Amino acid sequence: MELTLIGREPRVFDGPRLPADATVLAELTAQVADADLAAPPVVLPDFHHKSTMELPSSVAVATAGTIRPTLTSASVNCGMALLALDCERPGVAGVIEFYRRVRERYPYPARNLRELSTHEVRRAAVEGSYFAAERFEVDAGELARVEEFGRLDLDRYGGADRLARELPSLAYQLARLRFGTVGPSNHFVELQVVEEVFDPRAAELLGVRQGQLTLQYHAGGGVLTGEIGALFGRRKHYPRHLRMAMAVQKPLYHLATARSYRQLRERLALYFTDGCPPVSRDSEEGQRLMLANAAAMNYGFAFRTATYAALKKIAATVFGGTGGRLVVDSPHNSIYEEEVGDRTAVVHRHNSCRAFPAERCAPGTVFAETGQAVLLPGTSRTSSYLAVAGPKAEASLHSACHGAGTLVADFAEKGLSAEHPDGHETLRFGYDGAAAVRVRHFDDNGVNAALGVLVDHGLVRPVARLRPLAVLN
Ligand SMILES: Nc1nc2c(ncn2[C@@H]2O[C@H](COP(=O)(O)O)[C@@H](O)[C@H]2O)c(=O)[nH]1
Ligand SMILES: [Mn+2]
Repeated sequence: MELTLIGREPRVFDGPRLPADATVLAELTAQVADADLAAPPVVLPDFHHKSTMELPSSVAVATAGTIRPTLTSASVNCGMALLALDCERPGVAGVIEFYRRVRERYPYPARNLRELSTHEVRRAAVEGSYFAAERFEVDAGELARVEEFGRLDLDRYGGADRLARELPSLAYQLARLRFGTVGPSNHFVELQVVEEVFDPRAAELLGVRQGQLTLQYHAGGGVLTGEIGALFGRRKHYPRHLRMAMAVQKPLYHLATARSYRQLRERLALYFTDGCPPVSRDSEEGQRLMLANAAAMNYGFAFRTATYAALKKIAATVFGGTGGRLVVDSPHNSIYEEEVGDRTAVVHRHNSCRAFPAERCAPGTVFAETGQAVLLPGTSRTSSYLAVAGPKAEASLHSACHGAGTLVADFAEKGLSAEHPDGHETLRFGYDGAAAVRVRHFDDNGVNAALGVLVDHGLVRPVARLRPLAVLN
């Protein structure tokens, strides 16, 4: 048997003005010390460690034969999307009305309204975005812009019937709530204008042009993704309501369905002790975990397709036009089986998005010409970028960072960034209904530094720069 030795040292994409933090690098290295790596772990710009997460952000890790849920968020399929609008730039009154309607549709705190029936939750878990497109009237052709067309095939992992037999009905009941909700803090709904186009051909293919209005949003995968994450181990982020739900769901899911004493003991050891141990991909438990992961991913895809439908409808009503077209929707917390080198590996991305080159995208789609579209947001006070996968994306396990928020803050703190000299402003809305406030923009030094690293290494090619006009967060 040929043995390939894989380096354990992370492959770090950083730069002199944005060096990856040595302490956080040491944490990452320690965390993957015993992992069956299929390639060196990848560290991207905006590398930092959030206290509620096991793994630092802006990371991709490929393992050869195990699934390691802690190498991504406990709730998979948090993601971002970009919508290209086809209307004139609205006045302030239009913007205020737009966000009033968004808050009305998706208030925060969310209503305890059942958005879906249990049958529909099952469909979302099995059919992903295809279910949501039918239910919320989105042209199925638009799903070519959603990663994996918004649906992972459950049949590879035991099928929908197995999921229906095993997942407790309480999981479906809770997942009827809050479907499509965006919410505040790092989640946002931002109106932008395309200020600069770098790659006119890619921009045209993607449906974006100079001066155009765009809408970018960041939303989680929803209740079912959190429940499934919690079923497979104890995670750092384990709020009380989830603990209460898990007290019932975990024994039903893992123990009541066990078919032998051996299986019962194995599941007790895997899912009822501290932490969240790795699971062998080729084992019965690995198959079951991949099935649950695919269902969670599908529900998350459906969730953001529902958000897309709602935002598009509101934009059409308030601004006129059709409400626009989807440019891209991609998760930044995911577990996929992908080709790495010459074998299939389990690729875990944590707060990093996939950047597949044209040849890995589905034939006949726009991404098969441009490469997968990649979003690199700055903040609501800086530009954000639309890019596509670059010629050397393989070097980063086909991954790019999902944002540059901490870099923008670091640059401002270190005096490497200052207020924008042209006096640009964003109209910022909150969920409390208070009057919006105007906030001054920074220069783009922070987000440009992140983009520069990705571009210099050939991981992405920039397509357009987007300046925020207004945001709800
Ligand atoms: N354009 C905007 N980008 C934003 C906003 N708030 C956050 N962000 C970016 O998103 C990423 C992801 O956030 P995270 O907390 O999940 O890491 C962050 O790094 C920022 O780049 C916003 O209002 N507008
Ligand atoms: Mn996210």
